[in-house]
Amino acid sequence: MPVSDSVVDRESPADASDGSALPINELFYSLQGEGTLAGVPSVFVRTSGCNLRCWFCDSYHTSWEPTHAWLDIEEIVAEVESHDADHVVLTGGEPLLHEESGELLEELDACGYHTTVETNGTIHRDVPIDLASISPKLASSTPTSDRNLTGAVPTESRTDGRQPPGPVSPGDGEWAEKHDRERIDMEALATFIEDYEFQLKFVVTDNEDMSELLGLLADLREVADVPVRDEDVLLMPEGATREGLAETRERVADLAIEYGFRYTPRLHVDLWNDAPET
Ligand SMILES: C[S@@+](CC[C@H](N)C(=O)[O-])C[C@H]1O[C@@H](n2cnc3c(N)ncnc32)[C@H](O)[C@@H]1O
Ligand SMILES: Nc1nc2[nH]cc(C(=O)O)c2c(=O)[nH]1
Ligand code: SF4
Ligand SMILES: [Mg+2]
Repeated sequence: MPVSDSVVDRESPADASDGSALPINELFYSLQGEGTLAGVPSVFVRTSGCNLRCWFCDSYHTSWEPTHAWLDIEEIVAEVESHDADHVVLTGGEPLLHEESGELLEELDACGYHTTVETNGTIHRDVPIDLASISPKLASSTPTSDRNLTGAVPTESRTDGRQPPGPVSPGDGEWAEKHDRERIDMEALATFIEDYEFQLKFVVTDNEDMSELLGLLADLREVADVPVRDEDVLLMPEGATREGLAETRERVADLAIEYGFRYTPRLHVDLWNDAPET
C-alpha cells in the first residue's frame, strides 16, 4: 500500500481522529528478506524518522528525508489484517523512536500476530516483541563527508519519482558526530537481548568491520545476563542494490565461514532490487 493510496492522507498527527497515530512511510506484503525468518511471508509496516543517519541507509525516505502519512493505530491494524499473513515486521526508520509503536505492538500481539521489530538497538521499550532483530551500527556506517548516500542514488528500477536527481552527499558530515555518539548503547543492547528472543544482524562490508564487531560482542557478553551464541550473530552484506550486493556478498560469506557466525542474504534485494514496497 503506497501511503498516498491510503484511506486517509494526513500531513500531521493533529489531523488524526482520536487515538494514537504513527508516521508511516510504507505498508506492504512481501517475503521477509533478512535474518532467521528469511522467506516467511510477512506484512511490513515502515515508520518514518530515525535517530541515526547511516550513509548506506536503504530507506532514505525514513531517515535522511523523512516522508510519511499519519495513520491511526486502528487503521494500520486494519491494513495489516487485509493481508493473509501471520507475521508482521515493524521497521523504519527507527520504529522504537515512537512511543506509539508500543501501542501498535500491543494490538498486533492481541490479534495473535508474530511480530519482528527491526531496530538499531539504541532505544529500548518494554513492549511485546516476538523477535528483536537488532542491527547495531558499526563505525563503517558513519556518514562522513567523503561518502555519497547510496540509498539516495536513483537507479533504473526506481520509478516512484521520490528520489533526488543524483548522488547526494551527507554535506560536511554534520550528522557524523551525533551518529557516532548514539550508534551504540551497550545498556540498551543488553536489555534488548535479556528481554526478547533476538538476532544480532551486523551490516558488514569487509574484514575491517570484524575487529569492532568482535569487541562489541565481547563487551555485550560481559554485561548481559543471557548468553549470546555465535549463531545469534548474523553477518549481512552491505548493499542497497543488486549491484552493491554483488560486490560484498561473497566476501561477507567468507567472513561468516572464517569466524563461525551466520550469514544472512538480502533476499528482497536479490529478487526485486531496490524497488519500493518490497
Ligand atoms: C532500514 S533499517 C530500519 C531498522 C533500523 N533502523 C535498523 O537500522 O536496524 C532495516 C535493516 O536494513 C539494514 N540496512 C540498511 N541499509 C542497508 C544497506 N545498504 N545494506 C545492508 N543492510 C542495510 C539495517 O541494518 C537494518 O537491518
Ligand atoms: N522484504 C524485505 N525484508 C526486509 N527485512 C527487513 C527489512 C527492513 O527494511 O527492515 C526488509 C525490507 O525492506 N524488505
Ligand atoms: S539506523 Fe536504520 S533507518 Fe536509521 S539510518 Fe541506519 S539503517 Fe537507516
Ligand atoms: Mg529494507
